[in-house]
Amino acid sequence: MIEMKKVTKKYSNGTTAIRNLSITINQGEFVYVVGPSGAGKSTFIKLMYREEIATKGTLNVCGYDLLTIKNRNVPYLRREIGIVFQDYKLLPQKTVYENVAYAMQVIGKKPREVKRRVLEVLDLVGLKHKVRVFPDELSGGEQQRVAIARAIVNTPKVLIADEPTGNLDPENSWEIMELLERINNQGTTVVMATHNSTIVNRIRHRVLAIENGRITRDQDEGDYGYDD
Ligand SMILES: Nc1ncnc2c1ncn2[C@@H]1O[C@H](COP(=O)(O)OP(=O)(O)OP(=O)(O)O)[C@@H](O)[C@H]1O
Repeated sequence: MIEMKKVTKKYSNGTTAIRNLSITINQGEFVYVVGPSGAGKSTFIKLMYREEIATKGTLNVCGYDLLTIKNRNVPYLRREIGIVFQDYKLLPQKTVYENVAYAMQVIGKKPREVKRRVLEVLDLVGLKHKVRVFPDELSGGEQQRVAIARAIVNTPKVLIADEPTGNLDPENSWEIMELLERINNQGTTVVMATHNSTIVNRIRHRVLAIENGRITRDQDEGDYGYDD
């Protein structure tokens, strides 16, 4: 599903963010990516959806070889991957409904299918009653739930979340985690970068620790005592 072999990413300014990293993530897994600031977590995640391109090594994501993939096929790769950011990145001029619908409209889905599916995912995230509201009228937790609805509306195989609870208080963070758990239980692979050791220690999943561009720990569910 996601396979990286001996991947190195060197930025044009000379910074090597990922060093000779190899990893396999299987369909249906939930994986935390942890590590100190500047360790390479975001770069690791960006390589998966080809926001950044590896300098060396091989990457295969959802059946696409990211080294040889043609530019015209990148949108198809991205359809397999939903992405959630710390700062939500909703479109401020669009309503909740429009934010989620847009992700389907740009890939040419029929209006009737869009309406059915958008209402379905907004129901899943508990925001069906907010369809006409604009993002700045929502709390941070609600905005993140809209962002998650948008990320899953095209039923991706993988959901990537870069610090999804980074701007949220504990209560909202737990709500977001419950939602990610539910999405994972429906079969979607979840890869989540986080600094939140309380979450990592309480909701047990595989943990990849990255430091200085290398995996320093790859631990299955169990006893981590992770503390950032
Ligand atoms: N676009 C870029 N150009 C040059 N260097 C970059 C770029 N993006 C990240 N870096 C550098 O690569 C290294 C890894 O950064 P990255 O953002 O992947 O770390 P991170 O673990 O996600 O950090 P944080 O937890 O602070 O978000 C850092 O040294 C950073 O300064």
